[in-house]
Amino acid sequence: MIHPKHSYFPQLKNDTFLRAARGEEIEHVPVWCMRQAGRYLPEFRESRAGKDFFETCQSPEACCELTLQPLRRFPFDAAIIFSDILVVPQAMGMDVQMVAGKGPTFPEPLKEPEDLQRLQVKVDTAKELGYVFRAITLTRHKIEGKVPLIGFSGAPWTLMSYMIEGGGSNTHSKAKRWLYQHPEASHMLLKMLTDVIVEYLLGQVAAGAQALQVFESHAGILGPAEFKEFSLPYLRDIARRVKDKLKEAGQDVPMIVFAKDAHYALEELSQSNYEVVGLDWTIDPLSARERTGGKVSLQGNMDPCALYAPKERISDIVKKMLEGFGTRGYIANLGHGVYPDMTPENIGAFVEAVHQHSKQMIKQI
Ligand SMILES: Cc1c2[nH]c(c1CCC(=O)O)Cc1[nH]c(c(CCC(=O)O)c1C)Cc1[nH]c(c(CCC(=O)O)c1C)Cc1[nH]c(c(C)c1CCC(=O)O)C2
Repeated sequence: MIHPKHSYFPQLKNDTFLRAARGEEIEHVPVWCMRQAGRYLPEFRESRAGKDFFETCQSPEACCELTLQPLRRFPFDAAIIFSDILVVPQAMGMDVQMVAGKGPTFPEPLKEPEDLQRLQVKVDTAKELGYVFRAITLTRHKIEGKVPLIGFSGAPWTLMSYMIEGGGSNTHSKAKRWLYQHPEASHMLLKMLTDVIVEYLLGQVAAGAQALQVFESHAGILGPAEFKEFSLPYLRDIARRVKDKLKEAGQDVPMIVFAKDAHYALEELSQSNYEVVGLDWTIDPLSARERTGGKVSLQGNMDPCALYAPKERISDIVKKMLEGFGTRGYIANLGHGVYPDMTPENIGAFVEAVHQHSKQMIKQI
């Protein structure tokens, strides 16, 4: 059912991505790329030039333009709103800056459990993150129903690790120290994040997001036992609570969980209330299908570095990937984001290969 508030949005012309998420019949396998709006596009670099990253995130017009740029070049089957996972720690009162050449940086990361007192417990998402909602509504109009618009959030463990590490890290040992030394405070922080994320995702749907992806980018730094204790319950809780609330409003929005390098938890992830499980490139497509037993749709998982290959090779790799996953209940994507030094033309070759090979395969069924 269309939410009354949404009825004025332009009608969706290509719902292939939404149908694949639900395991329904499709004419071709849908494809989009994580970080499809990014520095590999000259027009992206031009729009972003000389501007602060988070100021750009706070401008609905800029987010809309950056989200639409890749769609003007390539026939992607979905768009993801330009924003960042770190707007949530900002909304909870933390200072986060994007430092050129270094990446995201927290000048005052959380060091000890008493630092949790610095955080805003009850976040008014409409006030603190309203700019994301406005970006989504604007983009949903400007996309003119071409493809669905995906909203997203970072998952609690990934956000917690940034808030404690203060930026990128190889070992994540500061954040992991909390799990072993301060398990109670860790759960308290994860719970606080979960509450904000649930509100944030619901706000995105109310604003016009047609699907949601939750990024657990730092899953791989945890082992199976730690993942089961500190990540999985919160991922499940998020999907359950978002879905229950949407159901009350007569809405149903597919949700994707992308837990990078969590190959050890594939079975659990396929039973965690998400319609789609996103995969990185370390998982073999066929074995992913077997291990998830047809319970969910799958998304992924070409090694982004395969985009450095010549176009014919990209086409062969895509064909094998499609044969491994099969065409039903499948959304083609990379196993992680596009890198800044990649050639736009090769992204185009990837998209075209997915469409061409999958059309062929579906015809032969
Ligand atoms: C871990 C993480 C972050 N941000 C995000 C994640 C989860 C996904 C993942 O695992 O990569 C999520 C994210 N960040 C961005 C998007 C936009 C949508 C899209 O995928 O196109 C999404 C979905 C834009 C962005 N977020 C960022 C960029 C590049 C910087 C820029 O535009 O100036 C973009 C396009 C910056 C960013 N933001 C973050 C990092 C590590 C960086 C890179 C810093 C660097 O390389 O210098 C944190």
